Amino acid sequence: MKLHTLLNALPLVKPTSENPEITCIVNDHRKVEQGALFICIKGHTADGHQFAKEAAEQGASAILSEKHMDLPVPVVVVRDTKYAMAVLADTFYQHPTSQLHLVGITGTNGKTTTTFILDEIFKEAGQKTGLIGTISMKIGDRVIETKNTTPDTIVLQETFADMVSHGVNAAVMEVSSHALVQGRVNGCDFDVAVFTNLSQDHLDYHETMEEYQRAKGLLFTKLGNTYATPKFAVINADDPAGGQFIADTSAHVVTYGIDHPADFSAEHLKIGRTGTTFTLSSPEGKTEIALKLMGKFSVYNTLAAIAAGYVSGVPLETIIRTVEKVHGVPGRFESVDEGQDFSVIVDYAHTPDSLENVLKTIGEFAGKRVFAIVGCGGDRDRTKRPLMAKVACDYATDPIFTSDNPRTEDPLAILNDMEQGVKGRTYQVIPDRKKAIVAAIQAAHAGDIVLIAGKGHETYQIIGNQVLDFDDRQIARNAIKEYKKC
Ligand SMILES: CC(=O)N[C@H]1[C@@H](OP(=O)(O)OP(=O)(O)OC[C@H]2O[C@@H](n3ccc(=O)[nH]c3=O)[C@H](O)[C@@H]2O)O[C@H](CO)[C@@H](O)[C@@H]1O[C@H](C)C(=O)N[C@@H](C)C(=O)N[C@H](CCC(=O)O)C(=O)O
Ligand SMILES: Nc1ncnc2c1ncn2[C@@H]1O[C@H](COP(=O)(O)OP(=O)(O)OP(=O)(O)O)[C@@H](O)[C@H]1O
Ligand SMILES: N[C@H](CCC[C@H](N)C(=O)O)C(=O)O
Ligand SMILES: [Mg+2]
Repeated sequence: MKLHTLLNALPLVKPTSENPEITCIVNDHRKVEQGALFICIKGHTADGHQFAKEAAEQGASAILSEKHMDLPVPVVVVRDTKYAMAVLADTFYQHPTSQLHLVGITGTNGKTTTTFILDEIFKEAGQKTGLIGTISMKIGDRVIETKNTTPDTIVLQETFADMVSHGVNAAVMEVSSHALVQGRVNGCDFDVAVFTNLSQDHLDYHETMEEYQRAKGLLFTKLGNTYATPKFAVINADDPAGGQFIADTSAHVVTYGIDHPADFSAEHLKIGRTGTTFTLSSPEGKTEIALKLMGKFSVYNTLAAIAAGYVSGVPLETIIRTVEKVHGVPGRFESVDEGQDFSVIVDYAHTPDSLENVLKTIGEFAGKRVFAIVGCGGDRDRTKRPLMAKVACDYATDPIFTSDNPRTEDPLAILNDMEQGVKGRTYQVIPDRKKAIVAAIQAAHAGDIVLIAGKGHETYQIIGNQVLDFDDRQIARNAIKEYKKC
């Protein structure tokens, strides 16, 4: 595509005298190829403007910048390169999201789970699907690794274009609050936006809950509505933040809930050892549902997926058939079963609210002791640490505090932050995560439950800047075989 054709998408930008062919657009100078447009982004740790000269030397045909620079290639100056990047990526990849039915899911907990359920619903309805989120991206059956829950604008638009060229018609994605603030999803034409819930996390980044809520709300304020293509906001009626998002959107609002009246609601919940049953009330009446998923929080995720599937035009009968089949998501309430006489559950709970939900669910069927192995990530919200420790002590008989991904922080300092929330309570501290898992498995007896929280599907542990192989499920499996002779 010619540079001038691309720049037409930014009406206030002065055309350059040269008009080179642009072969790709990149914001990382290490990815520059011959003919690239290099976009300089001021980030949290680096300033892309510093790499503009190197990008030009490596073959970039043009530079998009927030300041004038004397370089041998055309330099296009704009006020906000992040904003321009979203517009240009959408243009370069020929507006892929306008050709997809796109559902964006935001909220503190439940995004990955809800995207998985909805993806299954679309597949059951005969659609070819795309999925973008924490675990990976998928185009049909092809799996692509990701660094972020919501990738940056260029990766996103490139992925959507890949989806379109491979015949995908329905795409579901997780939209993180970081992505919303950083404009990673500007340029995405969402048809449905879903809100799961809001509770404390990421205060290292957003600083206050008000700012965190405002960030989540951007998905709904930006959800335009036109007569020709109606947009839907699917909102959790039980979450106090839901009302604000309803007030701020111009889309059609559809609600779901358990404790408050809603368009899609659940009553008569029964939580068992192998699943959850409830009565669904929907615009089509009442239906009995039997899920293989565990707990009240799973009912919320299921209701969100049911409502989003319904407003997307999938028949309710197809939706119900799907949700009853869903087995679960990797690393979410995942059972490690080597035939031992106690339960081991690996779960991705890494916030106070998610930990409480999971431990409450376990409490519904726990027999004797509940071991909760809990740690908190380094270089992330410190204020959630004492709260998570308190939740572990409130709901588990045997809380064991350990390391999650300490990243660049001292693991003992993180544990110390956790301990501030549980003065005078009974717990163990075992900083080495493998030793903590082994200790719980050695101590567990028939009927007990061992919850290993925080890392779920992750197959690594980040200590300092090193990413080491580590999989809670594998460690647990080995420990069961070694110490319980299964
Ligand atoms: C704090 C944060 O959100 N950072 C994100 C941000 O990176 P950044 O602003 O630090 O970028 P930077 O490293 O300063 O670089 C600035 C620019 O210089 C360029 N550069 C940089 C170095 C170089 O040698 N050459 C070069 O060209 C970079 O490509 C970039 O364009 O923009 C990047 C691209 O979008 C993200 O990958 C990165 O996520 C980091 C890795 C991260 O850990 N983010 C977490 C907190 C996050 O976003 N999490 C949410 C999920 C949260 C949840 O809901 O649980 C997520 O969506 O993943
Ligand atoms: N609706 C929910 N409400 C509260 N907790 C939940 C809910 N759904 C899942 N959880 C808990 O949160 C954990 C993470 O779930 P999931 O991965 O679906 O959330 P997420 O929003 O994608 O998280 P992340 O922000 O890390 O991407 C689960 O392992 C479970 O413990
Ligand atoms: N998306 C979350 C994942 C946290 C997972 C947990 N294992 C940790 O490392 O804190 C985050 O980046 O905050
Ligand atoms: Mg997720």
